[in-house]
Amino acid sequence: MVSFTDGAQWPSEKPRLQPVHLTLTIAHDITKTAETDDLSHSIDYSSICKTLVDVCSNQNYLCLESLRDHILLETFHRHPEIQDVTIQITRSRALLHPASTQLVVTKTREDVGDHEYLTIQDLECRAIVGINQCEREEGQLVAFQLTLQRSPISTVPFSFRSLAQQIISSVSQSAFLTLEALAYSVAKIALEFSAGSCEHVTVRASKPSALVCAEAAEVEITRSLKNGSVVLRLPIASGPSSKSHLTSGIGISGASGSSLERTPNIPIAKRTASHSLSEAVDNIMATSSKPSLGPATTDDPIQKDNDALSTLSQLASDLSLEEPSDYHRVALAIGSNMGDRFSNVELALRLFETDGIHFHRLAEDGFVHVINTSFLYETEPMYVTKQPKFINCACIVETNLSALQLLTLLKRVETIVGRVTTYRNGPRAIDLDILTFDKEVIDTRPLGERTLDNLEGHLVVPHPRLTEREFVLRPLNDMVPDFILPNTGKTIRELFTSLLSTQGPDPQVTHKVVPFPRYPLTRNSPELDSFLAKIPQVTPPPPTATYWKFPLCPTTATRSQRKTYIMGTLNATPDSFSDGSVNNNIPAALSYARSAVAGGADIIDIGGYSTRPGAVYVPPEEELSRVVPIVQAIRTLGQYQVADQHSHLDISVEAQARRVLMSIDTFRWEVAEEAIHAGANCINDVYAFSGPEDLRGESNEQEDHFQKMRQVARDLAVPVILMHSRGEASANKDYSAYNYAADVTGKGAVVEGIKVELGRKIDAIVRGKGGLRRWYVIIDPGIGFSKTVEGNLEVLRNATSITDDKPSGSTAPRNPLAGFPLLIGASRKSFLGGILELSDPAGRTLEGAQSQERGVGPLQRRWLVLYNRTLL
Ligand SMILES: Nc1ncnc2c1ncn2[C@@H]1O[C@H](COP(=O)(O)OP(=O)(O)OP(=O)(O)O)[C@@H](O)[C@H]1O
Ligand SMILES: Nc1nc2c(c(=O)[nH]1)N=C(CO)CN2
Repeated sequence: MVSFTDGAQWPSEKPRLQPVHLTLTIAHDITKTAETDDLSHSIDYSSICKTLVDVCSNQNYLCLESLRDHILLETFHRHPEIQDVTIQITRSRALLHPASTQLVVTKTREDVGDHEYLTIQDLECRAIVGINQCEREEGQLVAFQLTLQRSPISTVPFSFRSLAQQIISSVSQSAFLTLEALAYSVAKIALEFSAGSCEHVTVRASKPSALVCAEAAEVEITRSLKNGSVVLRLPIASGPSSKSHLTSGIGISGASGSSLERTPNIPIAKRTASHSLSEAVDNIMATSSKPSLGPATTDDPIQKDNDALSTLSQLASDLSLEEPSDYHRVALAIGSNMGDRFSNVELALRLFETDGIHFHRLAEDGFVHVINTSFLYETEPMYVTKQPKFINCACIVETNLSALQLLTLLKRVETIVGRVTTYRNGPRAIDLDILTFDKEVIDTRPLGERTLDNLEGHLVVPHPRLTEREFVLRPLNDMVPDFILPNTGKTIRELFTSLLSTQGPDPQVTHKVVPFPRYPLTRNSPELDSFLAKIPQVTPPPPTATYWKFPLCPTTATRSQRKTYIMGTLNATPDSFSDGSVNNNIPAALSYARSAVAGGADIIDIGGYSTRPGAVYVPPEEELSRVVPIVQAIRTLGQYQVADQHSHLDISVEAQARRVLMSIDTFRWEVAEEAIHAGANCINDVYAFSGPEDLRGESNEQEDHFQKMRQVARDLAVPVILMHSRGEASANKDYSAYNYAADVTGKGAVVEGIKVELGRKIDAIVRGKGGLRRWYVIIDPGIGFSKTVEGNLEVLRNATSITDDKPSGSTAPRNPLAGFPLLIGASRKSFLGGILELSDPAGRTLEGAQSQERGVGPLQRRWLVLYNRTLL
């Protein structure tokens, strides 16, 4: 016990006795004693012990430094045999928060000793550190061990207490994502605190609660005032206590006093300076017209840093990068809550997909290809809640741009689309964020300055707020649920599920949405038009007419939240099965349109080529001449009529009919294109872009047809209804062999068959370069097509499962139709005629079948149900 006058755990004026642990290590040649077994040649440790006890008990000490000096003085004075000694003085219970403070010095009789080590052990406090949601929300205990190297040895008391207080105050306000950054910031504080006397500090930071199967996650860094070299050591300690291992590495066990040098130093990153994004971009522009790819052969310090940091993260998270390739896979988040949100999203995608002018000076042969898209969501604003709702989605792109080049491109695109600076998290025409970049971890912020408030002008990947944002995780989960997010070890699905589980029971705030464009085209704003005229490769996206909203959880949504959109069918054919030859002239079609909207139709489907079994071939010109005039007539309905108060027409119905959505029921791209330019807003294709049978023999022809259909839909930015059928729709045959997993009763095979067969087509349509945005696809199981009566009923009874996601935890492959809105077209079809024993199609309604309880289950619990109902 030693009496100190600088207080114990609490500061005090009065001297207080407190426990001190002393270790003396004496370098001495023991050969003679060993050979002769004569103590006179060696050191009598009992007498040294007595010296130490005397020193400790004889007087009060101001601080560790004065105790050190007395011990050295008395040891050399009373024991002339000692030439070289290392003293370790540990004051346990010295301060309120750390377990102990410690001073270690090595001195010979002659010299004064050139440096000493000052250590604070097990300084504990709470902090937000880590990337998991609960770590960010709840914070956790973190522990530090700091060892400062003071040179030369000083008699000035080192204020361990003030340094500990500064660290606690800073750490408790920090919110780093990584332990590395936290340790680095603590090192900085310590060096600044002791400026002038200490040149090096080693900080070991640990999260004792972070891992289940290990005592702690730890990193250790050594930092000096001259450079910021970072040393990573045992990034994640598993198995036996890492603490004791590390402590023995640092504690004094030898006489040289250089034990710190013995810690394994693995230089990971050398930071020469911090760089802002603009510097980095200038750098790229000034030095390279080619993207920097592959390993760090470049002299670009940012690139080196990034490479080094990603190496760091690789070690820490045990993730290995895939084989190097000449392009990157990147997930991007897109959001918009100002102007025409849908058109903004589409324009942004088109701009960064277009090689050419805006790549100028960024990368000569740069490309960005969108290869997958999520669904589209309308979301409540997060952070700043008083602003318009957002439209959010995500996409996967392939690019040969580097991450910083891509960020620069995204910023340019944001400007072109019309983003202007508002306040933080405020409204914006477009927001484009890089979510992930291959499996890399990138952070261009200087170590020690890696807070969430310090993003401007930097790049942080994975996006630092990714895991807290439902509006980002949900769309990512649409595309890559099994991707393991770097640094977390968790899949997107797991992160998403865990975020949802912390958010309380209000799934109704977000909706899946399907936008419908407005045709015929009108002009954009003059500014946008004149800008886009300079980029001839970019076709401006159409303005939005309206959008449909679907609850995310149809099984829990209330009836009012679960709006069913109604489709009326208008067959402009002489031979359609339900209304052929009734509506194939303009006056009849207009009168149908009026009555359909008055009866609640949300969309009218117009077809000029019957899919009736045995229907005759219709040439394209004939099909065009049947549908286009009708589309035009509906779009201009009442436009040139003078409102006549004596007219029997209800003007509002007239105006409604003029604005009603129209889908064009065709498998031909020429017909789709012309009908849409005339005013239709949607394509309804019973062949799902694979064309009728006569195309199927020629594989090139079928491929060309597919490409053309997809391109027209994509360029015109229209929703498409894609139906399941087999073979020639008009032959409507092949009921055979749905050889898919059925249950023991033989049921389920038809639904499974639809998933597989239509799923294959949808995948080809949505994925890959040139793919249609996922949010434009509505799927139709094709009731009455290639299915038996029992098969049709099975589809109706199990319609929900057609678009179900696989249950979480299941290892089955994902349903390729998961999450798509669903169209059910059952009315007037012959299988209903069979059930209802009605030969007149007009009486064959789904409601009729349901009311007769003929095995048609209730259809309310859907993402979407569209009754293909004739409303007349
Ligand atoms: N992964 C990233 N993707 C996009 N920007 C990033 C990323 N990491 C850092 N940044 C930086 O963030 C800064 C702010 O970006 P932006 O203006 O898009 O912020 P915000 O929209 O207010 O918030 P957020 O990006 O979190 O949605 C940019 O200057 C950019 O340099
Ligand atoms: N729902 C939603 N909220 C936000 C969004 C966003 O895209 N969607 N973007 C923000 C800033 O980037 C702030 N808040």
